[in-house]
Amino acid sequence: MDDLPPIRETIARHGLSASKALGQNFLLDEQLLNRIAALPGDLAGANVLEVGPGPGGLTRALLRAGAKVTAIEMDARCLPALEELSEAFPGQLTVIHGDAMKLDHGAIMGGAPFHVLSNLPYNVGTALFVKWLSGENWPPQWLSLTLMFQREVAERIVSKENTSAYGRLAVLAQWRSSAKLAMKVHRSAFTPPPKVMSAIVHVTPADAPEGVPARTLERLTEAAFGQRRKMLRQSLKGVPGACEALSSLGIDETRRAETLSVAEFVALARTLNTLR
Ligand SMILES: C[S@@+](CC[C@H](N)C(=O)[O-])C[C@H]1O[C@@H](n2cnc3c(N)ncnc32)[C@H](O)[C@@H]1O
Repeated sequence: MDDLPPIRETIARHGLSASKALGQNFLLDEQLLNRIAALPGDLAGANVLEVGPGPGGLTRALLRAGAKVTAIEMDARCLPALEELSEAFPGQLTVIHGDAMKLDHGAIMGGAPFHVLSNLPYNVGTALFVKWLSGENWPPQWLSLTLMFQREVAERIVSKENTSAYGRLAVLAQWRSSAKLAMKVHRSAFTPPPKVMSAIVHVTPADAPEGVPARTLERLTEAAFGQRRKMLRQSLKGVPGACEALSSLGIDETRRAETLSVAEFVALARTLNTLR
């Protein structure tokens, strides 16, 4: 076993006061961090991409679980603390100093399959989530996503139709993946505590439905939920063939986007594709 000091001590020794601008709220409870690192299953020998390791609380839990971790961190102040972790777990940790939004994650992971774990600021987390779930290549190179969000966003991701939380994020996360709320995390678990509660979402890829280009589905959900209070015949006006597709599927065009199940969105995208 390593003889690392508690993460709180590492933070104090490196003077890592949390930066508001970088959305930093650190997790210090090592038991909680071990539970988070266990969410994807056995990580011994597995490749893990961690985005935003900060002082390395989750990173050390992943390393202790035997993972081979590549960590992307934007804040240069955190690099010496991460370097110590690299020394404590020789050959297991690669640290990249940079903005995760601007990097090609597949290339960084050398084309090999990998799990993603991350506790990111809200805006960056959602943007990366959408990026990981988009695109025509499926199954993706990632094996699972284990991501911390503010609780309300996590609920949106796993929501079902006919609820106010249901929208683009739900359809994107569920049409060719399985998304579940894996753990609720109280705001007091963070230092400093954020204003809102958090939750961790765990996503694994599923089979992509046949004959449905991702771009068509993304375009449909953008249009439908862009005007979610409007009837589909109005909100989908700008999508050529959408009204025809609705009628050929027997979907009432006076319904609103939030009443359409993920399966209905998939059917709509498939029909639209065959009409072209
Ligand atoms: C909420 S803190 C979490 C830190 C640590 N993982 C933990 O759980 O205690 C988010 C971390 O993400 C980093 N970060 C923010 N935006 C980033 C980006 N675009 N690319 C890489 N890291 C980023 C911040 O510097 C910070 O260290």
